[in-house]
Amino acid sequence: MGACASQSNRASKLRSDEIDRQLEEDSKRYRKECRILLLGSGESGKSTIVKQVKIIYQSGFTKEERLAYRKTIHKNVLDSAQALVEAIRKYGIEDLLRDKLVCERILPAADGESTADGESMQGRLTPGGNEVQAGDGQEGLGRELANAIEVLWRDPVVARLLDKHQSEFYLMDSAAYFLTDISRLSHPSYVPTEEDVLRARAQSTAITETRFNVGNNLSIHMFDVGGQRTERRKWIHCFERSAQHDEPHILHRAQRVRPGAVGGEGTGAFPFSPFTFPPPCIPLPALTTACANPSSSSRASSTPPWFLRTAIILFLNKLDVFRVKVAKIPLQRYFPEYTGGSDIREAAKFILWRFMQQNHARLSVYP
Ligand SMILES: Nc1nc2c(ncn2[C@@H]2O[C@H](COP(=O)(O)OP(=O)(O)OP(=O)(O)O)[C@@H](O)[C@H]2O)c(=O)[nH]1
Ligand SMILES: [Mg+2]
Repeated sequence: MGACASQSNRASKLRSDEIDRQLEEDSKRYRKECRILLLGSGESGKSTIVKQVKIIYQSGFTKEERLAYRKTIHKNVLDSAQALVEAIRKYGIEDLLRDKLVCERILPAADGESTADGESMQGRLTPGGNEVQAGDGQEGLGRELANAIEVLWRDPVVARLLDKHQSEFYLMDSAAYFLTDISRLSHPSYVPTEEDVLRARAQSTAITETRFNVGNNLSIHMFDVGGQRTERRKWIHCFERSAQHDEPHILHRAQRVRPGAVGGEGTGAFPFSPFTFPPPCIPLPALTTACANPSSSSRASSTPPWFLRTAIILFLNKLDVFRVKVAKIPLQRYFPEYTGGSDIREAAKFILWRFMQQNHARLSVYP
């Protein structure tokens, strides 16, 4: 009798487990996959979003993965220092430098001319950011080059240059972060931190796909693409299929305007701080910076038929950069109709309004 009961219990347990397994499989099968295309111009922060996803929803960066960013970071440092030297020369303030030879030690030696380390600067760090052995036996920037960059960065002429002319020449957003920390970054045993990785800048030239889950029921398939115009033909086909099959997906967009372009360099953001992601009030990362130049990518990418069924999550990122710029350069200079002064919330609201004006297809926009 007892044996009979325990046999029937075992059978019920097996049936119950089988039902659970079936339910789990069904739920997996029917779980909605949300496709997100990160859109925006070059350096608007798309790949940074993907890095943040990796930190928040995946396992972050291993030491090996962080080490792989060394080359990019060293190239960012050198590019930034060279941009400063070129600007110093352009504005004719080289004579005011404490060390007048510092510029020559930083700019790439023309035609293989030797540098202070006794080798071609170009040969040490290739344009692609690949490191080779420096003259003093260190990998990467090399001690003398790092010293020269540090001397330049600490010269008051640079502070003056940035104060007066920063909006008139291109300097990557992470320049100050890296240059301030040059001695740490140029140390032979330097291992980039997670923050260094987030600050590193390398142009995307391929489509990167990332899959992650938000909670139990939502899986996200995120596409990061190159923001340069020439990159767009590479990724648009990813979304043709979903339009034909009427799959829901979310289109993320971002845009950054270089100095000199219509609308200036403003990149907006509110109310999220730059590296807290996703914002606490919404479960999904949202993306985009300002749309100061509606005639370019914002318009071009909202009209194609593939996106007519998409929703847009507008992420006004780079709040910190925007705040500094709006305080220094009146937004009104680029948008005469703007009347909000240097109030960052007003400025961001205005940028959002401009964006909505370009939403000719009346897509759902979630700022
Ligand atoms: N200060 C600041 N910098 C940011 C923020 N978001 C991104 N950045 C920096 O801006 C740069 C953005 O670069 P990416 O993320 O590579 O830009 P992208 O949009 O992928 O550019 P492409 O691949 O060329 O299309 C990086 O140096 C980031 O560290 C932010 O909120 N604040
Ligand atoms: Mg990118």
